[in-house]
Amino acid sequence: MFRSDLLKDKVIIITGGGSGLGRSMGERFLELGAKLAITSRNAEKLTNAANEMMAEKGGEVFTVSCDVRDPEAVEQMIDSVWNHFGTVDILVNNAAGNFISPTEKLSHRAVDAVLGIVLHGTFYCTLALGKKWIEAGRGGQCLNIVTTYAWTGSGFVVPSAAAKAGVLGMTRSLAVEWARYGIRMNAIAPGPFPTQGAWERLAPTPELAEQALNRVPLRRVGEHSELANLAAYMLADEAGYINGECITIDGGEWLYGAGQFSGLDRLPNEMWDMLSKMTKKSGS
Ligand SMILES: CCCCCCCCC/C=C/C(=O)SCCNC(=O)CCNC(=O)[C@H](O)C(C)(C)COP(=O)(O)OP(=O)(O)OC[C@H]1O[C@@H](n2cnc3c(N)ncnc32)[C@H](O)[C@@H]1OP(=O)(O)O
Ligand SMILES: NC(=O)C1=CN([C@@H]2O[C@H](COP(=O)(O)OP(=O)(O)OC[C@H]3O[C@@H](n4cnc5c(N)ncnc54)[C@H](OP(=O)(O)O)[C@@H]3O)[C@@H](O)[C@H]2O)C=CC1
Repeated sequence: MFRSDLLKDKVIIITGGGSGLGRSMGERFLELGAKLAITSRNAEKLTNAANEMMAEKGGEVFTVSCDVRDPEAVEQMIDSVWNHFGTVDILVNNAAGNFISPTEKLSHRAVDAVLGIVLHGTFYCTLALGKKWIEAGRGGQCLNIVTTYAWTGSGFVVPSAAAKAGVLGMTRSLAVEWARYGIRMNAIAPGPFPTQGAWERLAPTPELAEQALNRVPLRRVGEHSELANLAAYMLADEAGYINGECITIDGGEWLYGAGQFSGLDRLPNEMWDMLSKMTKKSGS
């Protein structure tokens, strides 16, 4: 789909890059010539992932364990990647925490856990690297993984909805403010892409997983490669005029929820024949 040198020698940090969508994006970036740094809390998971990724795809994957909720740890993580590679070109803010719950059952610690990872963590990583880019007099790019309820909101995942909305606001705001430094800021809003982390916490029963699928007009979940290719395109120099944008990749899911008549896609054809007789004026 792309030239094999699309991301050649770009140094890319992926938060949460040792599992799920972060790992899938990283594998694709390696195929396209990038040098990776993956970071998350679990050092052993990162090392295992990096070894497997290098064995399968070649290239270099540097690991640094870091809890993105800790601003000092984030600054150290950014410094250590910068020192290792001599620079950093791109940050993919992908780390997240989430779970379904009635909001009134949440403790303030549960709220903080999600806001801390998604909103504060994304902000800390962006700020620490942005300062270095500006000080070094060079540009850079951030790609922030949000989701469509960043603008629709959603019950039962309210800390995540609030945090993703905040990340989208930061993305659009900094796209304007930091453009003068040559820093691009964009976002991707995925719909359902099966990962262990998301499914365990958001669709822990087969019924809930089926409900998620039924909301997608294309009647399927996303393939990791589809998201990874979109991310690769957005990070490429050839996409250099895209700034402040959030691209949705959800099979039409969020618009399905927005249209009052979307549920009629379940009606069998015979029912449409009957309805058509009822709704057409006689004689027409
Ligand atoms: C459908 C298909 C998709 C369809 C797609 C739909 C779009 C979805 C978009 C977004 C998707 C994602 O983000 S998917 C990403 C999913 N991946 C992750 O979440 C990975 C990381 N998550 C985690 O590590 C944990 O889940 C998380 C709780 C967030 C953080 O862990 P910590 O160890 O820091 O925190 P803990 O000490 O365990 O918990 C902190 C507090 O939170 C409470 N807490 C923890 N889990 C809780 C729960 N389930 N319900 C209530 N409260 C909970 C605890 O009781 C604590 O409160 P006290 O008891 O009061 O102390
Ligand atoms: N899967 C889906 O259907 C959708 C996913 N998304 C978004 O995609 C992204 C990836 O999600 P997905 O791959 O599904 O889930 P995962 O659970 O696999 O990914 C979350 C990653 O974040 C890391 N992480 C969590 N907390 C922290 C922390 N405090 N500090 C640093 N790293 C942390 C985890 O690693 P560790 O535990 O080692 O810290 C993990 O690697 C998220 O932004 C999510 O909101 C959006 C829409 C739909």
